[in-house]
Amino acid sequence: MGVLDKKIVVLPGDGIGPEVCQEAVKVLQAVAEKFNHTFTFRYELMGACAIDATGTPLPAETLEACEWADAVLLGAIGDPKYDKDPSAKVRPEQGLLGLRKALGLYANLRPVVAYEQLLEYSPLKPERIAGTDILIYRELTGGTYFGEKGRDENSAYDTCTYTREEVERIAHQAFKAAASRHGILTLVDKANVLETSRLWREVVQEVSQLYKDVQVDYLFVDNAAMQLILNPRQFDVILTENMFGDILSDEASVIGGSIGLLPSASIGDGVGVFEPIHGSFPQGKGKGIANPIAAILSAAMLLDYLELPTEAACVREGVQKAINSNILTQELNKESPYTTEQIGNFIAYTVLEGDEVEPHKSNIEIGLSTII
Ligand SMILES: NC(=O)c1ccc[n+]([C@@H]2O[C@H](COP(=O)([O-])OP(=O)(O)OC[C@H]3O[C@@H](n4cnc5c(N)ncnc54)[C@H](O)[C@@H]3O)[C@@H](O)[C@H]2O)c1
Ligand SMILES: CC(C)[C@H](C(=O)O)[C@@H](O)C(=O)O
Ligand SMILES: [Mg+2]
Repeated sequence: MGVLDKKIVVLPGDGIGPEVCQEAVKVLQAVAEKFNHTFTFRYELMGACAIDATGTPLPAETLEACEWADAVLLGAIGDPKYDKDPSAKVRPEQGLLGLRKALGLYANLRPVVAYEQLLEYSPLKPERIAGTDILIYRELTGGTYFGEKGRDENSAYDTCTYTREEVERIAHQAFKAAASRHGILTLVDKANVLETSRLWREVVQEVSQLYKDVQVDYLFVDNAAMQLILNPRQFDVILTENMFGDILSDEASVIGGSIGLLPSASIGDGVGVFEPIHGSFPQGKGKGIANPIAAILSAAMLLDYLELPTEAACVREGVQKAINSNILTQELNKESPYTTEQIGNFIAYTVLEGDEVEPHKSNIEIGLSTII
């Protein structure tokens, strides 16, 4: 164990992206120190900050750096300036979509869990959500996001296209994940209406023949949106296309109490990208209220990807300890005095010191001086 040299590109992005990324990097630095690894961090621009600096949301240098890296950590992109202007031709989101496409990141894994200690903070009834443990496999480089699109003065269109191969490759990954978990895979689609969904169903039925131990359920997306809230425990692995996965994962974040808890891993042909599922939360920028846990858990997924499972588990223990100790941001606990930075410090310090840490404010301050 120990003494690994890894190159990590950090794309902090916009809004709260830099704030949550800073805490995730701090935790990775604590991991490097504890386990004697060398992590080299290289920062690059993507999103609105990249448009401001270079005129393009995904500069060539950023993409080159990602291709050079062993893994990429991403904050979030997006700015109200563009959200408010539907006629903008250059947009921050093009950077993110361009990166996913260029690196061939076709599978986006979004785990959703209900932490026992946080049940009271979800708007849903604790008895409905307790024990929820879902892994969403969202297809990430196809569908409406990347289909032909266009408009004239009075009409517009976005087309949804999928090939058999695009469905097959993510289906295999999702079946393997289900086989290693609770053995249930739910395909979410709209096969009663959409031709692409019927292709998804056909291919998933074929692929399922190779995974006889996995039970396959089929659910229309409208019903799935309801079932997620009514009875989330029925789900193990959810497999779905790009846009349905985007929408359902934000919905599912309500189960855990906050979107600020949900990490993701984007995996495919090129280097893996690890990012929270939330956006740049512009209203939260600079206030110290952004929950850094989604970014820190994304860093844990990054460590798993680098085949460092002990290190990843150590980060998850740090997060669990913060949760157990009620060291939370205010979107969960309104009374909480803790800032984004203090939570990052506490988790980083816990990674370094293990069970020695007592959850008092003094420790959070000690964490600050030890790590920075
Ligand atoms: N992957 C990404 O980079 C990504 C993802 C989603 C949205 N976006 C972009 O982000 C911008 C804002 O979009 P939006 O407002 O629809 O979504 P958002 O996820 O940024 O915020 C929605 C709400 O979720 C909560 N929230 C989000 N992150 C949080 C955190 N870390 N801690 C606490 N609360 C948090 C806030 O209440 C916020 O109002 C847009 O420009 C959008 O395009 C980017
Ligand atoms: C910002 C946007 C392009 C992105 C998506 O829709 O994929 C985001 O919502 C996400 O979930 O990562
Ligand atoms: Mg989204």
